[in-house]
Amino acid sequence: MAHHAPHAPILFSFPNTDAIVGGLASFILKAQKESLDKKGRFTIALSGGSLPKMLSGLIGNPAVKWDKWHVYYADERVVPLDHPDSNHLACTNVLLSKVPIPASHIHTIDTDLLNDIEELCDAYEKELIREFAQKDAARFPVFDLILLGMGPDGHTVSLFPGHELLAEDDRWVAYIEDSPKPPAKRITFTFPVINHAARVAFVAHGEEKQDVLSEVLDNPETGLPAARVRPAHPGQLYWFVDDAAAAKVKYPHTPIKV
Ligand SMILES: O=C(O)[C@H](O)[C@@H](O)[C@H](O)[C@H](O)COP(=O)(O)O
Repeated sequence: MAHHAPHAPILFSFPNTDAIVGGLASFILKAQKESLDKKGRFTIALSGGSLPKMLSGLIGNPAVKWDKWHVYYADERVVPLDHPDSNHLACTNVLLSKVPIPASHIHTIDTDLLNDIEELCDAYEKELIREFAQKDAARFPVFDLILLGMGPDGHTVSLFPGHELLAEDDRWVAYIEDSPKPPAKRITFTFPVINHAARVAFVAHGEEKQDVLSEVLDNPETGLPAARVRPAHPGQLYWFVDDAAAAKVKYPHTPIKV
């Protein structure tokens, strides 16, 4: 099979977070349309941090076909779904409770398994297998869109700098019990899953991301977790950032005026 190098990341910079919200909504609508035209469903993975709030531009937009959405978590804390640390709770509060996605299409962790993280992780991996297993079962799932944030240390999902999980090349979902950032127990998509997606989009804003964003985009060879996100051909990586986060970046960007 011919080997294709990954496409270079596409960096969009916006004057402020409101502008990111608008730009991200248009981008997600386009991804949704392409996915629905091709196969009648839209598989999307969300994560935590400030990302959920950035999706508010979709609420009330009649072009969003919510009943065709299938929502997964790229990263989740091993806590009850109503716990303040839950990424599902954050997504529910700002988005999922306000839009008509069928409950059976929202794939949360199984909280009956909170006391057995290995089982909980296996069960979540099986949820993915149920969604993505096809006759010609691909080795890894192909999400239509995975949305990510990045910490000031360059971590993304629960893949932290220097952690042994960075080398995971077999599992779809992995667990971590020693997260350097609380809470300690989490499950996370692995790099092979992230890097098989059709589209991956990072959202990062604010001055506190200046140094790390420049390291990730200008010096990816230093290997920070966020720099290891490079979807395989024909997948594409996008960055949605504000001018404050992009201030030190030399990597070419497409400024978006509003
Ligand atoms: O505990 C974590 O791992 C964080 O919550 C992390 O997942 C978060 O997404 C990033 O730190 C970016 O967060 P912001 O986008 O809010 O800066």
